Amino acid sequence: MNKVTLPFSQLVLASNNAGKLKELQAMLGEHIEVLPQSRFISEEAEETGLSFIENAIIKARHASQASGLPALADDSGLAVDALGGAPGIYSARYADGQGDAANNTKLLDALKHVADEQRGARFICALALVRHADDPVPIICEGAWEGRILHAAQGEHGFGYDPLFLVPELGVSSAELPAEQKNQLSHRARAMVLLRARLGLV
Ligand SMILES: O=c1nc[nH]c2c1ncn2[C@H]1C[C@H](O)[C@@H](COP(=O)(O)OP(=O)(O)OP(=O)(O)O)O1
Ligand SMILES: [Mg+2]
Repeated sequence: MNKVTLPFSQLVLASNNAGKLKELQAMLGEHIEVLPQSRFISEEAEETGLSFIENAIIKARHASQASGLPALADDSGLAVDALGGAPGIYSARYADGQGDAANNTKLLDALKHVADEQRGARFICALALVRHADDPVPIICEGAWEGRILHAAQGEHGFGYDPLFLVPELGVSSAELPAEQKNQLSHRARAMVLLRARLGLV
């Protein structure tokens, strides 16, 4: 539906994160054919930027270069108030590349002595869409999701820091939300609403 309004019919998703790919696919799949970048490349782009936006652009260009197709990248992370916004753009690498479980353990440890009211945090998502590898005008959309860091993991859905992210209005972690509900509320969902509008998709 609505594919006619787009100048392209296929889009490469510039991510190797299975959780993200699933969410992005669910948010875009009805509008356009989305292909994971693993169809074209195995190596990851080096995320050398100092902002989510810069890293998203780097990843999108890398996937577009490898595929010859338009590419959409998502650079995202968790900014924790009590840690001055860390781990931020370094969220995936917080525990030196040991993965989600190690990242979560390190975060709980860093906040061990921090009281509830100081445990504010937000997920941030920057989406970058390039129509070709050298696109001088990438489309950038951002979204944020406010929450709090729990004292222990809760829930089995989602990925990354979801088990530690309390959604205050609902009183549950984002890993306790069914995928459909997270995909209505999340930082990624909010950025995607803006992207769909920019692309003329309903
Ligand atoms: O909805 C989310 N729920 C939980 N955790 C999340 C979410 N969104 C981002 N995150 C965390 C995961 C990772 O620690 C970092 C993203 O890092 P980021 O470099 O953007 O992604 P990545 O390296 O996992 O995959 P890729 O770069 O191939 O897209 O933030
Ligand atoms: Mg990454």
